Amino acid sequence: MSLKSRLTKKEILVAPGVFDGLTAALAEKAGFEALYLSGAAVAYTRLGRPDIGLSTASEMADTMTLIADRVSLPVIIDADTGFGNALNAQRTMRLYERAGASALQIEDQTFPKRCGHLSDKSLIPAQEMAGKIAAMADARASSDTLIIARTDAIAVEGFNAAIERAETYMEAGADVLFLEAPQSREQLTTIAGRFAPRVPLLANMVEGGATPILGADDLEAQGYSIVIFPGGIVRALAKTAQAYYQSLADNGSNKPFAQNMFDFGGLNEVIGTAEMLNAGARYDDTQG
Ligand SMILES: C[C@](O)(C(=O)O)[C@H](CC(=O)O)C(=O)O
Repeated sequence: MSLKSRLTKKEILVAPGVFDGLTAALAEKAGFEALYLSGAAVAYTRLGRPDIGLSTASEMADTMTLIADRVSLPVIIDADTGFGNALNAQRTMRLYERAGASALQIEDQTFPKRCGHLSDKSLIPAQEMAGKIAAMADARASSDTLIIARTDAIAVEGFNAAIERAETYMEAGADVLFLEAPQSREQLTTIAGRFAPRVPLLANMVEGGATPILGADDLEAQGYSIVIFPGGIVRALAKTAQAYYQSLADNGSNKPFAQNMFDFGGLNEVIGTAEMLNAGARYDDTQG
């Protein structure tokens, strides 16, 4: 089912963060209906750096291509600021759409952006952002590719200004609105009361970030259509990796950590090694 038609259902869509073929495959296996290719998760894992606008559009597109080759779920991709002005945003739209994205999320920060939950962000004028949204709508190959407009204004210009910006972005043609980093349950509820009846809304749950963590049921009851958990997988993996390396360094052996990891066969099962080898063998047979 396309992301666009999925959003016509009342049930909230839970999209976990992914950053490569493995995480995408694991999330698909867990039963999710859509994935969120997080810019933060790509910066954390590929660069080992914070989410401060260091990763490039090509790195994201490359990652998107690998994920689209591995799973068949719709993917929402983080397009950050679109990497420049309206014309850059158009290129980003075409690039990510060709790579297999079902939705692009674009935000109103200046370049280089920073994670919405860090301080000292700065914004482009609302009208410039509206122009980028319109430009992306003009550039998309399919009207099924959604534009998710994010405003980072709550932390910069205040809550009311963020609401005003979101109105402007909706009028400019955004398919989904994302007000980044509400600071309380009340703010989350006010946003939903104002927009949910008119346009699908996305909520962002960042563990330890500026927004209280609410469950999917709670957000659905408020009227949210999508909830993303973008960086959680990296926080979980990083904790395991840190413990694994420390244990190996301390012990000179993997044995003490064995109960916390897959063995060779276990991982092969997870990634479908036997199925792939069987498929390869079938094709070999047809040539014989
Ligand atoms: C949604 C987000 O843009 C992302 O890159 O996934 C980040 C999430 C994070 O830093 O964990 C954000 O700015 O909220």
